[in-house]
Amino acid sequence: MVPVPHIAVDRSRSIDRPYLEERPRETAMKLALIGFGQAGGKVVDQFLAYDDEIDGGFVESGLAVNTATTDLQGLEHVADENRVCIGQARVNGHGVGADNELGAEVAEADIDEIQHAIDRIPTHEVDAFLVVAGMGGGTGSGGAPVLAKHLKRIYTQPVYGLGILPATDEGGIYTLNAARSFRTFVREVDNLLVFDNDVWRSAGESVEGGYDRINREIVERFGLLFAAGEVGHGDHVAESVVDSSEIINTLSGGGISTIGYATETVETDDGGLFSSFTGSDDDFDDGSATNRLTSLVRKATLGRLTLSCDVSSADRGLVVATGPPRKLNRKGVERGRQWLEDETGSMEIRGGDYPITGGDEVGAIVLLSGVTDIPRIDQLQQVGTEAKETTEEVRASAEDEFASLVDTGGELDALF
Ligand SMILES: Nc1nc2c(ncn2[C@@H]2O[C@H](COP(=O)(O)OP(=O)(O)OP(=O)(O)O)[C@@H](O)[C@H]2O)c(=O)[nH]1
Repeated sequence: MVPVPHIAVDRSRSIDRPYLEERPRETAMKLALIGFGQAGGKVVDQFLAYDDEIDGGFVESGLAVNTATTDLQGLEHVADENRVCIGQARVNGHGVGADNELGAEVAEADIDEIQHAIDRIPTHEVDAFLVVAGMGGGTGSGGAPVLAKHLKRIYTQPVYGLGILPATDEGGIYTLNAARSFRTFVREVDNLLVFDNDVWRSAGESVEGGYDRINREIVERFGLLFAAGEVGHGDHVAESVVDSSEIINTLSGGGISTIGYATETVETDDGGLFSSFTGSDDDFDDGSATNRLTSLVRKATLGRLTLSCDVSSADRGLVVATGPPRKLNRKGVERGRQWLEDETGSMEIRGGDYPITGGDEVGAIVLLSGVTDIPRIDQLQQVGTEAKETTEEVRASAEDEFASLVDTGGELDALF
């Protein structure tokens, strides 16, 4: 693989100086988010709230598609006109009851209704589509791959998926649904970003309370990543800031992606009038900033990923340092990037930063793409296959038992 340039070197500044630039919010990469099914809708709802909260500007539009009207009514941030109820003729607004074949059929039948809603958003302003769904149910599990296929046919922008895997104790049908949907979804999108509910559950939490917390983890990780992607305007000074094309290139090539994230609270002196006017970095401890970033990159990579995998199987990667501009330095990002290169053996590791003023946390986001050694997916497929066989056996024996139940040995005739 040809090595890809990562951080453009800005010769006008010393490599050891912190970055002082701020960037206007309208430069972020713009996504059209489409949540399919209940989990998909709720996560998109949270993305919208998070985008507002961090002033990220990465959401161009957020849509929710579902077969259940109550799920759509429960959303808070998705605009009413962006809530699309499909399958009315088949399921009359009641959901598809974890039948993902029906979910796929209904999505295909009503794809025009979804397209009408998409027609109302300014798709020419969109850098990519992100289709979000829980893989274990029926509506999102079946519908998301159908929508991804449709979008890829119509638009030139990349179509990404964000697939949420069910927890292992949800049962056979959810696992089987997820295994089948996963296979299909990964084939239809330009890249499948994965979040595994199983790894993120906490004991003793209610399901709903648990999802609220988990959804927050999801939007923080994926939201920060997309918010970091600045759309280059040529003359922009902050060359060290992650460019949206770096995210797109890391994701392009397809396959499966996972994200790691680690943060550390720092003491900030940002906003000090003197230092911001003079650009003085007297108080900036370059060595400790470098060490902090390098260790955060390690923690993010070796800690809890959205989908556990063998890191060395990653084909491409991206390191993004986030936090107060004065706490970020290029050397730290570069060291972290080099460490990830060694860890993955990949020559295609990009890096950059996402300065966020006002906060007191420095963080590292690590995107690993094209990962192939994922024991969880092997397990999902194996359990899914077993569940399919068991379901077929149970169905066959239930049919036999029912036949013998109503069989009276010719003594009684049916009425007609
Ligand atoms: N992270 C997260 N996962 C969820 C949430 N709600 C449901 N899930 C997961 O998503 C899977 C699918 O559930 P839903 O999204 O409710 O299903 P659906 O797509 O609406 O399909 P039907 O209800 O069968 O019509 C579940 O098995 C859970 O693993 C949520 O709020 N957050």
